[in-house]
Amino acid sequence: MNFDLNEIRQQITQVDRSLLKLLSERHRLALDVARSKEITQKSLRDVEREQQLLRELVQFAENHHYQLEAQYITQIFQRIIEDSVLTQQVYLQKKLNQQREQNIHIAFLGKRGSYSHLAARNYATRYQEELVEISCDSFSQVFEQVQAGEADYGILPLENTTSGSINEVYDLLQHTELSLVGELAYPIKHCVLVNSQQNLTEIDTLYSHPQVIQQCSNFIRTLDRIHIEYCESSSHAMQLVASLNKPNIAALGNADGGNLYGLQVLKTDIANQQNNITRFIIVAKQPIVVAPQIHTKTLLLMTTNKQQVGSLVDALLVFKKHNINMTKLESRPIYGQTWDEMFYLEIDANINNPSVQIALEELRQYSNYLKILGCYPSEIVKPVDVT
Ligand SMILES: O=C(O)C(=O)C[C@]1(C(=O)O)C=C[C@@H](O)C=C1
Repeated sequence: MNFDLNEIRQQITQVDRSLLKLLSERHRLALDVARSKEITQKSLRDVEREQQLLRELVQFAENHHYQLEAQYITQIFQRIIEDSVLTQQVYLQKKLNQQREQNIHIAFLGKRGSYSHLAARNYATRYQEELVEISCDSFSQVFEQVQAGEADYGILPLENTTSGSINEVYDLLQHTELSLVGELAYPIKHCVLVNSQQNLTEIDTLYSHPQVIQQCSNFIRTLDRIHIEYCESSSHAMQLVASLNKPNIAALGNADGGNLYGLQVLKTDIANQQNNITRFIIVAKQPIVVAPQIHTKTLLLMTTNKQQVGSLVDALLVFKKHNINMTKLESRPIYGQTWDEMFYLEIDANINNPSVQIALEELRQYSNYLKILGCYPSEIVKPVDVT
């Protein structure tokens, strides 16, 4: 037995490198699968294959007395499969939409280090593009930058697992000519960020964006006599706190962003809900075509005939009749039309599918107004159930 820590660490490093090499090999095989499915048109996701694979791996580990928990094995391989599905999606989408840009200009809210900036970085990395950052002061400016052709894409938060829908973005979607071309789920991990290691009790003022304050309300309530300063974004808050450099102030933001401004983490994981995820949408001037093999979502904007009893129910029954799953229903007031409402419906459907087109035609009978805001690959890969 060898108990020399340095030597053990060297062995761990070697094992980790071997794991990386194997992961990269598997990643390459996912591309081969994508090429095969490009020809056969087979669906990217095969739930039965995934379940079989996961069960076999757990059994294999058990037979070989690897002493690894079934849940551990399942979680790791679910993450690997997620990468495989997203890799295949990117391959098919890039080919279908003939994306050739070397770099992509993405407009986002806030400065460097904002969650929107970090999500934009993720999106560019996923599509293997160089990101050119276009920082904006408001959500409407994000739309304007894309509309004006200054940015190829705009990235906007649409909903959060803790604070719900972001109404301002929904309202802006009512008036845009842009199309939704993608989505991205980004885990939000809020921290208290300060200039130097001080005590939490010394802090009397917190700077952040209203959404962040709302998402951390339980933690904030535990603080005595705290004053809140609302900022345009969490990155504005981080920059301000860094420049003011006072011991009694802190920003609520993310650790990576704080690092960019030289701030230190005083406390992590302060959000009300542990599983705090924001779903971002990506908008562009032109709609995209989504490969039929990909799990696709479509966002619709609709008003129903209020004079007709049960018109919304009738509209929704169209989806049931055509076996289309609805993933979200949101309503927002229509500006200038008291008590009238605009409905946002998100469905698991590709508008190029003829049966979906028939369903949408039928839907028109129950709506005064119907607009397709966009059809895009779902980038949220739900893990299969293996229980
Ligand atoms: O085997 C396939 O069809 C794949 O696409 C590969 C893979 C995997 O990575 O193992 C990924 C997605 C499918 O749902 C099943 C398995």
